[in-house]
Formats: sequence, C-alpha cells, structure tokens
Amino acid sequence: MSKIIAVAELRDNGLRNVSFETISLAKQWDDESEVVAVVLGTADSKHGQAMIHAGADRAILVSNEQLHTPTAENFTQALMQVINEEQPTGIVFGHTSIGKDVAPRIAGRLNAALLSDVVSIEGQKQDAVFTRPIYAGKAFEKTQGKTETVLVTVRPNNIEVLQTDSSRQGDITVKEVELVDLKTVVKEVVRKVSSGIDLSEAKVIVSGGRGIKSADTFEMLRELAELLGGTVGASRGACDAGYCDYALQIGQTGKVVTPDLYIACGISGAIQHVAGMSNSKIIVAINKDPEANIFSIADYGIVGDLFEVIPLLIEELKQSLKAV
Ligand SMILES: Cc1cc2nc3c(=O)[nH]c(=O)nc-3n(C[C@H](O)[C@H](O)[C@H](O)COP(=O)(O)OP(=O)(O)OC[C@H]3O[C@@H](n4cnc5c(N)ncnc54)[C@H](O)[C@@H]3O)c2cc1C
Repeated sequence: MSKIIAVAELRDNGLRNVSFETISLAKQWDDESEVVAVVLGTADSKHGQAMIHAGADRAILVSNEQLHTPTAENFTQALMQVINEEQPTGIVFGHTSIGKDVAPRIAGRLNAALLSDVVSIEGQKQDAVFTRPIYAGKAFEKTQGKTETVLVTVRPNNIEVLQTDSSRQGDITVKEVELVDLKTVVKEVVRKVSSGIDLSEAKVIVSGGRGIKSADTFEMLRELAELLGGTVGASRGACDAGYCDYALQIGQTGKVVTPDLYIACGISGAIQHVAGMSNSKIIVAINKDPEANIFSIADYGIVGDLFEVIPLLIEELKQSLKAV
C-alpha cells in the first residue's frame, strides 16, 4: 500500500491548524493511500491521537530534545530517517516558516518534485493537479509532480479540514532519532509578540496602516479583532511608523494571510501589501480617500474616517453580541 506523510507542526505544545490541512490534502490526493502523520519534537501521544482523529491512519512521534526548537537542519535530519523507513509517495507540509525551509532540503535529498504554496488540488494520485498562486497572487499556476515521491507545501487556511472523529483508531509510535553533526544548535528563542492567534492561520484579521496615526489606535483595532474572534495585522507603513511590531507585517516582505475576513483600516493598498492579503475570502476596506487602491480589491468599502467608523463598528458588534 502506498503512503503519504502528513507533517504536523507544534506550537506552544498544541498542533497548529495547518497540520490538519496536511491530512485533508493527503486524503484528497489519494484516498487509497495510508496517511501517516509525523509529529516532530514530541513523544506525547495526545498529538498522535489528534492527528488520527483528524483523519490520519497512524502517527509517528519523532522524539529528540533538539527538535523542541525546530531548525531546518534538525527537522530535515529527523524527517529523512522517517522517510527512508516509510518510503512515501507523497509528503505534505504546511507552507509555514519551517515547512518552507525543510521541504526544499528534503526534495533536494530525494531528487523529488516540490510543489510549494498549494491552495487546492484536483484529480487524484499521479493525475493530481495542484493549484498555487504565482506573481504575488496575480495569477494561479496548475502543476503536477512527476517524480516517484512528490512533496507539497500547503498554504494555511486553504484546505478544508475533515470533521474530527474521536472514535478513529490508529497506531501511534514514538521514534527516538539521533541527530548527528548538527552545524547549528538553537540555545534560546526570545518571542517578541504573542497575540494568541497565529496571524497566518487567523480566520479574521483587522489590519492597521499608517492611517491609524498612533500605537494607541492599535488597541482599538485589537478590540474590534477580539469581538470578531480574530487578531490584528499591519501594513509596513504602520510598522515603519513604530505603531506596532514588524512581526505583524503582512505583505510581500511580511506574512501571507488568507483569512475569511480581512479588514484593512487606513491602508492605501500598495502592491507589496496586497501581495500578502489579496487571497483573503472577504476584504473590507476603511479609508478616507475614495481613490485609495485598496478599494479596487475590496469586497466592501467604507469611505470614511476610521476614527469614526471603527468605534461605531465596535459599538454595533457589542450590541449584537449582547442580543445573542
Ligand atoms: C521591496 C518592498 C517591499 C515591501 N513590502 C511590504 C510589505 O510586505 N507589506 C506592506 O504593507 N508594505 C510593503 N512595502 C511598502 C509599501 O510599498 C507601502 O509603502 C506600504 O504598504 C504603505 O503602507 P500604508 O498603506 O499603511 O501607508 P500609506 O500608503 O501611507 O497609506 C495610508 C492610508 O491611510 C489612509 N488614511 C489616513 N488617515 C485616515 C483616516 N483617519 N481614516 C481612514 N483612512 C485614513 C490614507 O488615505 C492612505 O490611503 C514594501 C515596499 C518595498 C519597496
């Protein structure tokens, strides 16, 4: 039986949502293959269980202390040991910082095709065609992998996850790996921003631009985001002006996001910003300039002063949440 490996990712000792998307994509790719979830950096069976409940047939937990701080080097070495044993025909990663770093290294070692930043799949097995945005989201490319093993990275928030089934059973094995001759070892990670919701996986993002005028206004955006169950993002204009941390930057040189709802507040819509958010499902723009470029990609536009519009939105949302 052929196998597809779905590589899960941990964050704060929980599985990142994109891990479940890797399983869903693996199933769509070949529903007759065995889907093997691989979770690196843990021996905790709850992570294997969660992957099986999400649709994997079995799970391998890859354990080694070094893997608690993922690097391209240690993940590649650990994953290669699993791949050599399992001989999968497909490997699916999240298109995340670590996925983007590890997948090309593995593809190089296997001399295999790598289709990165995939947002959808049509067809199955060798005939599967993967769609990926190109030219900063201005066009889509349909690609096939032609090697014995094909690697895919999936853009978060694009593949519908399968319904969780807590009655699903599967083997969970812990594989202790040895990592030898590591060239770099991370001694400590110091986090700058921790908003709770990961920007690249958020379903709702309220984003501020230079038009918000101060760091204090970010608190207003945060309040709106929290009412909507989302998180805050920013344009580079806002980051450059010192209104927020660069970790929130969305765009060509920031994060690429695809939430269900993106609210751009005081953002002009420069091409470099749009590159990071144009694939959001619904875009709302609030800008006082009716000619602002952001309106050309917005589904809903509010021409107005954000300092008047946002408090009204917050008030309205509070009222409707009270009524529920
Ligand atoms: C190589 C390169 C890479 C880049 N990468 C990125 C990137 O990753 N992400 C990114 O965002 N940018 C990036 N940029 C910068 C980009 O070109 C723009 O400069 C930036 O996006 C502008 O940010 P902004 O829209 O917040 O600011 P501005 O362009 O100054 O727009 C501010 C907007 O706020 C509106 N406004 C002002 N006051 C109010 C108010 N009271 N109410 C409502 N609206 C108001 C204005 O009408 C205006 O449209 C990059 C640039 C380069 C050259």
